[in-house]
Amino acid sequence: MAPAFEQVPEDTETQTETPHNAPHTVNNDGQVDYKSRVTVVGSGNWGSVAAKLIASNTLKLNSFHDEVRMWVFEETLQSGEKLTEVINRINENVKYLPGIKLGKNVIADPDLENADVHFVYGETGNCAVKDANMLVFVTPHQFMEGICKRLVGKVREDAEAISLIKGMEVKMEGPCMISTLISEHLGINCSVLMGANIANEIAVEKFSEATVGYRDKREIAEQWVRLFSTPYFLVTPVQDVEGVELCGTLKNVVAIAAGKVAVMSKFGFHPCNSACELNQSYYQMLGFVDGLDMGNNTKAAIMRIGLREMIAFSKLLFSSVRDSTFFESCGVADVITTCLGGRNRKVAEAFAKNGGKRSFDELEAEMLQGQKLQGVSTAREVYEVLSHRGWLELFPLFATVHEICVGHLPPSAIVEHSEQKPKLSVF
Ligand SMILES: NC(=O)C1=CN([C@@H]2O[C@H](COP(=O)(O)OP(=O)(O)OC[C@H]3O[C@@H](n4cnc5c(N)ncnc54)[C@H](O)[C@@H]3O)[C@@H](O)[C@H]2O)C=CC1
Ligand SMILES: O=C(CO)COP(=O)(O)O
Repeated sequence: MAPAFEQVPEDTETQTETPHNAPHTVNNDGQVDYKSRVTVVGSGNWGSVAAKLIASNTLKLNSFHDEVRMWVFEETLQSGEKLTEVINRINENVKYLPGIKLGKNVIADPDLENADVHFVYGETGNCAVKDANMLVFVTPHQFMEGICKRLVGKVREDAEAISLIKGMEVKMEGPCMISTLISEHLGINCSVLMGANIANEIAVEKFSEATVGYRDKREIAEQWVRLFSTPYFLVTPVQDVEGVELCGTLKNVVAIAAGKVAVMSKFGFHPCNSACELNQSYYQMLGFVDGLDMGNNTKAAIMRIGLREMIAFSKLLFSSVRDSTFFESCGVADVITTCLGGRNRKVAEAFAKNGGKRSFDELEAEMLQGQKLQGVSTAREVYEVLSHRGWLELFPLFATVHEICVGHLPPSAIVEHSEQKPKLSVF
């Protein structure tokens, strides 16, 4: 059973007033509760940091209950202890975010659907997913469909959700964004939060920005901004769920490409130098050889082409996607940070170093100790969409990343193939 945490005295200096239009719940006895209850579904590297950010704010802000429930996919550690027990005992996710205290008001709960009854400030109530009116989803995207199915009929009808998950599903009908998956299964509105957010940096409170994408309710977006913002985490709302979510999803494919380039340039890779009016400067950059700077130039070229494909793909899927979204933290900034410091880039580099002889699954297990890559499966999902719609030739970088990941092309193909002249007007 997940325990309740001890009450922390509220800091009245830093509290803000509950807005009149704040979401509220009505208890069984008819009492209106203007305080929102937050549950975080997921407890990996970013999930734990998100819980820490949120928990620091729920203690300060009047409009939220202090306690933050965090659903943990239970596992037994090498010590023989359960992960949830350790988190609740030492207030630290020793497996996915070691060395960082989450806040005593974060309660790890292994029970996704059925909340334990426990006590909060003298009340009796159910306080996990069941009673939460603000649900934060942050698991690797491949687990979300199963989680959504388990949660059908278990969440409040008036709950608001936000997805921090970078990825998508591909159905018979076509691509399905994770926020849509959540909305459709659970019947609730779902916003998104994406950005240049390498979790380990935010964990140690290095300044970062993020973007909240919302559909139409501005007051809900503001509530999410209040819940996440800190002096070192600056959150901006934009009314473009699809644009923000596709940025977060697609940049992981670009990061895989960047990882491969990092290795090729180290080995003095010489790309072919065929003519191309549109991309002349790109070819010139690739013509530089062997120097230390070449790696950065080549990687920058891949980032630029990747961003261009991200924009084109997003707009072909959703005409509502705004150009300006790509200049928010979720767009160009996330491409840069992930291509420089992300896990996708790091594992892709190892893949290329091994000449594609060791699989991504093997390298992921060895290098990430339980953390999950999103870029390889996203590349496959994007490829499925491209081939189904006859767009493969229009997106040479996206297509080539997948072909390399499955061993149909060598890692060096990333530059040769990505430099093909794009044929679409949306480019
Ligand atoms: N780590 C980062 O720096 C950032 C990650 N993200 C995104 O956030 C999402 C979550 O990533 P992280 O929190 O980093 O997770 P992670 O990569 O650390 O993933 C491990 C998590 O998956 C859980 N898990 C393993 N098997 C499972 C199963 N069968 N069912 C459900 N859960 C299972 C593990 O318990 C653990 O909580 C991803 O979409 C990622 O792209 C977004 C921004 C930054
Ligand atoms: O999304 C991220 C940074 O914004 C993290 O990317 P990686 O999963 O590649 O580490």
